[in-house]
Amino acid sequence: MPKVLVSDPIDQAGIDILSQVAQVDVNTGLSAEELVRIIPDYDALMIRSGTQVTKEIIEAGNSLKIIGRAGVGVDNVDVPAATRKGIVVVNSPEGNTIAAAEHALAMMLSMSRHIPEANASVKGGKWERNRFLGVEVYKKTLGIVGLGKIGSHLAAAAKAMGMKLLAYDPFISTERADQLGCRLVELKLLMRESDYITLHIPKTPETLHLINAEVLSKMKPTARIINCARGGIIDEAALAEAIKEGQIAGAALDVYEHEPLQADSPLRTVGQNIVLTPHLGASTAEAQVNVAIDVAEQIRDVLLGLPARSAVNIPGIFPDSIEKLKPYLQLAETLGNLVSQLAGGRVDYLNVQLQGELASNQSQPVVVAALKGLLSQALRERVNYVNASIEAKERGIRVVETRDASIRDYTGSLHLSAKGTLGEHTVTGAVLGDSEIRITSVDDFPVNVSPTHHMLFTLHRDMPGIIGKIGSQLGSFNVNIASMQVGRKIVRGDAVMVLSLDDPLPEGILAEILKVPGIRDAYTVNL
Ligand SMILES: NC(=O)c1ccc[n+]([C@@H]2O[C@H](COP(=O)([O-])OP(=O)(O)OC[C@H]3O[C@@H](n4cnc5c(N)ncnc54)[C@H](O)[C@@H]3O)[C@@H](O)[C@H]2O)c1
Ligand SMILES: O=C(O)[C@H](O)COP(=O)(O)O
Repeated sequence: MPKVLVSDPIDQAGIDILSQVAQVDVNTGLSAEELVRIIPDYDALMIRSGTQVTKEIIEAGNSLKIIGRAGVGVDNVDVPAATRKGIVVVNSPEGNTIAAAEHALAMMLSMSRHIPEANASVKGGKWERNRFLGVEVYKKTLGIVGLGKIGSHLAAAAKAMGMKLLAYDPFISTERADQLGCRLVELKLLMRESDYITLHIPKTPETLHLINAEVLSKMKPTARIINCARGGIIDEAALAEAIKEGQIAGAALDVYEHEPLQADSPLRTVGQNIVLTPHLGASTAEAQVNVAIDVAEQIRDVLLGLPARSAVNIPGIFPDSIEKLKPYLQLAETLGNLVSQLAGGRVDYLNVQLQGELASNQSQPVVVAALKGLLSQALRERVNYVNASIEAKERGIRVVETRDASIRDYTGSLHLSAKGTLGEHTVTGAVLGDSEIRITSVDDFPVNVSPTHHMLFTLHRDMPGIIGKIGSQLGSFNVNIASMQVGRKIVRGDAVMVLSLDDPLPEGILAEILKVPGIRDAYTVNL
């Protein structure tokens, strides 16, 4: 049974799903050294933001297949190191969207009405009605930095409260911003005109200290800033200074450059114009169930050999299309494996053509699956959806993707052509019904066979007696034929024969088959 390590607190709903397929060890609060020591025992690691998954941990994880982040941000995972090692990194892109947006809203309102200090004051035995004069958000301008999932949800809520909306997000269209009732502007203008600024962007090298002393100096003295995205996007020392100096009215932060927030952080001494929460954006009962289920299901699927729906390091896989694509990924992998064996291993060129309805789909995951199949003879289980493209690039395999929607022999089909040491070969396949995979042509000869573990392919002259001779050759080596099919373009021209076998072909049989008059080529294939 595979083993999963859960190193941050995760809702029981996730543990229950994992327990169906794996031994689950919940072990939170581990140091980096302890993790490096125990990680070799595990096939999967499930985390939240508390565990820093460093290169050292990844390199020690020799059995690790997947790292599941029960939340959005994967900045605590060394994703390039995981990719290099072929480890899938998945997250839950939407499970805590509402929770984070509502937390930003709560921060804005509690800052505006001094809720934290007023609460502390009453609990401290006082009744200071004059001390806590607040401000309204109605008709104020909210500047949203990052109009993605959380930013968009917040926009709708803020609009309903009568706020005017500005947004800065270089990666979204004006139409999308318009739909959300936001005026898309440059960061400088947003900083200058907003009464509230809320950050909903990822932490990247570009966004590190995006909000620095210079940017803060553009804000109105009455303006307030909220960060429920990631620590480090605001320069904390500059922010503390700006509030202390009265340059801006206040801030509300949920996330910090170093978590837990350091005891000597300048933010701790700002006083009443700052509201600080300990990274609680995703901490709602609902969000924790959502993210735990979302990520546990993906870990379960990967451990069962299936693709994950929200992998951050598998190119081009989007959750909404993965279900539809799943059988085609399996087809691409099978055809990739088959064509690599026909082409003779060291392949230096692969053409992947998406045909029929498949042509309108995203091609990247299908190409990755084909490469995984293509490289599986050489790399076995070391190649997977994560590192297949890198491995192919390193081997100098030229990959070309083409589409032809006009080919409609099947609803959707896939045509692979590869050039290797045995020359150029092509295979086509289709998915019948929901998931039945068929090989529908080999070197452009039409066939209709299900791929099986052991197969024999021949190219021969279409003439009487040849099938019988192959049958008796196999019989003399005690190989049982499960099914046999011949594909030809013209009568008595060239033809291919595809045999599914119950047993692997013994050494030496291929040489005997090649001696049969009329046989031009023969290939053993193991899928
Ligand atoms: N506090 C918490 O507990 C909590 C909870 C959930 C998410 N988060 C964090 O919130 C952030 C946003 O999450 P999301 O789900 O909305 O992500 P998202 O990917 O849906 O949206 C992010 C948006 O930021 C934009 N963006 C990227 N770089 C930018 C830049 N340099 N300038 C301006 N815009 C930029 C993108 O175009 C995108 O629209 C993430 O950092 C996530 O980790 C925090
Ligand atoms: O990126 C996220 O999903 C949030 O920061 C939540 O982090 P958490 O799972 O550690 O609460």
